[in-house]
Amino acid sequence: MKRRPLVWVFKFFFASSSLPFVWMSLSGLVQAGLAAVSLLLLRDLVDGRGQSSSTLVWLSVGYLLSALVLPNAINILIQMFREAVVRRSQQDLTWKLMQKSARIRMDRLEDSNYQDVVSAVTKADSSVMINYWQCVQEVILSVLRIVSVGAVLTSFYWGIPLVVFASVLPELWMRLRFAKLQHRMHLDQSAVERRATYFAELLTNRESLKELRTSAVEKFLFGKWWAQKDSYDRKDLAFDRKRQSYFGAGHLLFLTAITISMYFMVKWVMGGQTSVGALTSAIFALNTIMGSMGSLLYNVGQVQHQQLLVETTIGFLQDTDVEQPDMSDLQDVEAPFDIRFEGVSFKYPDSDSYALQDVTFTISHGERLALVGANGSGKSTLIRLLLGLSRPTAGCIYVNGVPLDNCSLAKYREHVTVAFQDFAQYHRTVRENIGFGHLPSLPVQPLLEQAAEQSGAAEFISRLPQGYDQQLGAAYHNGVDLSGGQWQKTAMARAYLRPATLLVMDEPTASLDPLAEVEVYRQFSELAEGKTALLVSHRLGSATLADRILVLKQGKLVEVGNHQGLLRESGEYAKLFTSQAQWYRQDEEQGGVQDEHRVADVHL
Ligand SMILES: Nc1ncnc2c1ncn2[C@@H]1O[C@H](COP(=O)(O)OP(=O)(O)OP(=O)(O)O)[C@@H](O)[C@H]1O
Repeated sequence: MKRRPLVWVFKFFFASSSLPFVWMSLSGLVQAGLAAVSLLLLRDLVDGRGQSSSTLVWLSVGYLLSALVLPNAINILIQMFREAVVRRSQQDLTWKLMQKSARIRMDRLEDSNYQDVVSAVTKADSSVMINYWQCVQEVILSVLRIVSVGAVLTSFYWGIPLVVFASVLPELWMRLRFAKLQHRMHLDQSAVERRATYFAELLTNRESLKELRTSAVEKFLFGKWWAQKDSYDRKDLAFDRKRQSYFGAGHLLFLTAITISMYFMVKWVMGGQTSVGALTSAIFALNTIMGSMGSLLYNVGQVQHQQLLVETTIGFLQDTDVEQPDMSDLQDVEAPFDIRFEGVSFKYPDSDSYALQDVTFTISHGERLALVGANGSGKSTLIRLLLGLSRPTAGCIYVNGVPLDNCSLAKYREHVTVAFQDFAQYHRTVRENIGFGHLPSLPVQPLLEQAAEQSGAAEFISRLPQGYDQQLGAAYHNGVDLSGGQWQKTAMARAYLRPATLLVMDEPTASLDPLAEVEVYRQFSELAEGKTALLVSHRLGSATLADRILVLKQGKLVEVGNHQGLLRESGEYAKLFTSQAQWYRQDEEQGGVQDEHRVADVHL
């Protein structure tokens, strides 16, 4: 769809704050008309010798109102209307932006160029729109003022307005050109700014500060931040200097034209070719034209610049690259699911290599699968694809024989629960932290307690001062921070709350103590009964729980089988398993517990 910013912005403001928006626009028009009226009144007032005193009084009052009182009062009204428009539209725009970013495809968000756009757009609030609108309005009003005042001036001295208008053209052209350059620089600078902001966040964030302080990296990062900021400011300043020198030269031409015009006008008055009233009026007219020209030139450049920002925002809002844009053809797949990966490959947007390559396997309903492999072998990526968060670059995922792309993801996900490796820590109450797993269960206390019991979170929740209503996150008033393991148990409870038929656990025990870990796997085993479960874990002892183990290596599925079978094959799995078992064997050889099943059992 073609983006027409002016129409879009007009419709947007009209929908979100029609009355103040209309009043704001009309007030500006009235203000422009008053400038011409005041000039005519001034001329008659100055040339008014011989007129009756009551006419002079009315002329004075009229002039005072049109030149001073009304323009100032209208200015105050415009500010009030503007404030009302900004306030009402801000919420609307933020809501639209949040709605859109919640639907954009995850892969898109991985793209660094797209991140620049997102950061520019989310920073832009509705004041960008209102600035754009006001700049457009100011351009129109300046033109109206110049034309109306110019028309009055032409009636005294016809050639002067033409000279003045011609003299302004070079500066106008330069401003338009620089507005485009400014926008390009703004986008180029956005990556530098994002980096500087990142360093600033690291240096003020509680979590990162802890580590930075102990490893004394703060100074180094301060340096980095300074360098980024410095580079940003230097480029900005250099650009500004260049721009101002060009504009200055253009403006000099305009001022020269005004000075020459004044010279001739004074000469004509002295020669008796025109009246003093006309001269006075002309001086005021030139003054108004100068002011309006300045405003026109400035706002023409601003319109160009703001329009590009507004277009970026509209482009973001009209982006159709969202998760399942067309809902009409989608099928509702019914649980339970049989899932098949058929020659699935996947590459991240900024990456040259495949994170997954030609992966084929099936998960039948009721099966328990373990996914193992070294760091970076593609386990989490496979889970992203399984959940429909990313789409395969090649190959296809079938759910009950239907390509996942054709299934309604909302319906599919109703039956899926997942505990992510990089789970979220919501700075909300415990109740919400668990309840976000399944909103309908959020108000049902017994269900929350059951999930907390299953994940092992119940014990520490009972010790929190406000139990399930405890605010989490130390940055909040009365907020309590949890340990890494406690956060993980809360995330597990969130996953357990959801009544799903497909359970996905990505490294669920990374932060847990050995006893809690054993308990999680025991619970997981029980919960997975009659369901389909996919477990990603580096604790290979836990893989013995699975009916089948999938082994990934550098994005490829290299082995499939059960624990005993894969050990016999002496392949990748056996290598990983024995190297992990080595630790415990050494322990036994040094006089530890003499139990030959201990390695497999210790995690169960
Ligand atoms: N957002 C991303 N953008 C680009 N490449 C990525 C991204 N996330 C992961 N990768 C790359 O994809 C490959 C697979 O990563 P993945 O996270 O799936 O591995 P993993 O097996 O889950 O690793 P781990 O055991 O460390 O959790 C890695 O080479 C990684 O560098």
